This record gives sequence, structure tokens and C-alpha cells, in this order.
Amino acid sequence: MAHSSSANLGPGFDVLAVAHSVFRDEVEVRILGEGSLKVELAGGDPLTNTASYAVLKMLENLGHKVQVEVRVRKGIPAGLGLGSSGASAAAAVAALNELLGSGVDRNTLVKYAMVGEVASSGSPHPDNVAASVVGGWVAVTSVEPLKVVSIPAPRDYLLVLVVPDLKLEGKTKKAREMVPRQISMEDHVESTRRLTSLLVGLSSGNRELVREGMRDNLVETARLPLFPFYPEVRKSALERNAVGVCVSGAGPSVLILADRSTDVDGIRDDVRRISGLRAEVYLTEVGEGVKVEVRN
Ligand SMILES: Nc1ncnc2c1ncn2[C@@H]1O[C@H](COP(=O)(O)OP(=O)(O)OP(=O)(O)O)[C@@H](O)[C@H]1O
Ligand SMILES: N[C@@H](CCO)C(=O)O
Repeated sequence: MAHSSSANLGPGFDVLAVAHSVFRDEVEVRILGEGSLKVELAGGDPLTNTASYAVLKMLENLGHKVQVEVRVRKGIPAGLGLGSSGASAAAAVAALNELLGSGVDRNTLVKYAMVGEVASSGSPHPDNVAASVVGGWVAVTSVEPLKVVSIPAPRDYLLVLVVPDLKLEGKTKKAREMVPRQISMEDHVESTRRLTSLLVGLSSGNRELVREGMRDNLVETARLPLFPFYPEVRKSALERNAVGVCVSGAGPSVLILADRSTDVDGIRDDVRRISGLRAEVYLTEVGEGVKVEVRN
């Protein structure tokens, strides 16, 4: 089992993410035989699903000649910025690790899971899978070698997810093509300021620093055509005393960080009134890392 997640958190594109317990995927991996390498996906093409693709690449890397069947039970709506593709990959590699008794560490699990993302968005971004594997708030501080660190944050934060009723095939792939390839030194310094504020704010529980830091004018702004309602949702949430607001991953969902002084009901009311937006609003908590259950 692996939880859903929100990546980027504003200025942390491809680096930061947080798991949330509102949704979960379950992935079952069974060994069917030995002697040659084959991965089957129950009901689908193993090369186009992040779970089975991650399993295949992990088996190739470990040199195991086994036939396995992967079965994915989706609980996380796909294509909405909730880390759905990443959660399946995270759950799949954790299950395989347990099944084979490979004993790989969590950084290596994240490395295998991120490869699974190639099957969904064409690029192995590590942030969503890091949150689904490790749980909580995470930062991917290195890719070669893969290193994930947990970010301490106040435990009383609540997460509000505004999940639009929107379906855009290949959304993350399209969204990644919209990201600027070069930025100015001025933009780099401003983004570094925000990332610093966000990380110091989270780890020290400084609400104002988090609010200041959870902002992005680079990736979110470039992608705005995918979620034109975002500025209005952001404005409403901040007026209702949210701690911070950002696009959840590549969107279109919006992540709102809340605490006891945030008017969550007011946010729900405001979202209902935003023209052109039909969305569900979920109140949830920070999620745990991947869990594996052995069934004989
Ligand atoms: N196990 C899977 N779960 C969900 N989507 C999958 C999976 N395997 C492949 N996909 C493909 O990936 C697409 C969803 O991935 P995408 O990255 O666009 O969104 P997401 O993972 O739901 O959200 P995020 O923006 O947080 O990555 C689906 O449309 C589907 O075609
Ligand atoms: N960092 C990734 C997250 C996708 O959920 C992106 O924004 O493309």
C-alpha cells in the first residue's frame, strides 16, 4: 500500500513532496515461476503501467530470472496531481523487495520506483515516489546517488486538497514540456529565497516563513493554462488564513496547508463559487510511508 502525494510544494520542483493519507493504491506482486524474466500486469500492458514497469526494471537491475504477476488496485485518481502514478510504482517495488527478500534500503527503493514514472510521464521524477515510499514531508537531496531526507514539520498541520473534475490525458508529460529550460540569475535567487523560507519555516514551525516560502513564479506560472482557476483558489485560501498554498505536483489539484486557525469551511464555500471550477475539497493528514503485507 502506498499513499497519494503532492510534489513541488511551490519552489521545490522535482525536489520536495508530502504524502497524504486521503487516497491509497494497493499493489499485489506474485511469483509465477522461475528461470526466465517475465512481468505480467493483470488486465493490462506491463510496459505502460508504472507499477509493472518499475518491477520489470528492478528485476533486470537485480538480475532475477523470475516470472511475476503485478495486480494494481487503484485508490488514487489518476492525472490530477496526486502522485497516482508514483504511488503504484512505490507500492510495487516495496512488495517485490519483500517478496524477493532483497533487503534494499529506502533510497534504493525510491530509485527503482522513480524509474516507474517513465511509463506515465516519460521522465523519472523522484519526488512523488519519495513521499510515497518514505512518508511525511521529504526532500530529494541527490539523484546520483539517490538520497531522500525527511523534513521535520509540525504534526498539527492539516492538508486541504482541492481536486478539480478535470481529465487531461498525459497531463504531467505535457506539464513538464511547459517548464522553462533557462531562468535568470534574479529568478534563481528569488526561488532560492522561497525554498529557504519554506524549509526553515517547516522545520521550525514558523508559520509566516512557510506562507512566504510556499510560492512559485517559475513552474506554476508557466503551467497556469492547465489550471487557470489556481490564482483564485490561492487568494481565497490565504484570505481564509491558510498557512500556505501551492499547486499539487503538476496539477490541476491544489494543496492548501492548514492549521487550527484556518477557516477550512470558508475555503470550501469559496471554491464552490469559483466560476469554471467543479472540484471536490478533501481535508486530510500527512500520510505514512509504504506498507507491505505478506500473504501466503
Ligand atoms: N499505476 C498507474 N497509476 C496511475 N496512472 C498511471 C499508472 N500507470 C501509468 N499511468 C499513466 O499515467 C497517467 C497519470 O500520471 P500523471 O503523472 O499524469 O498524473 P498523476 O501521477 O496522477 O499525478 P502527478 O501530477 O502527481 O504525477 C495516467 O493517465 C496513466 O495513463
Ligand atoms: N515534479 C513533478 C511532479 C509531478 O507530480 C512535476 O511537476 O512535473
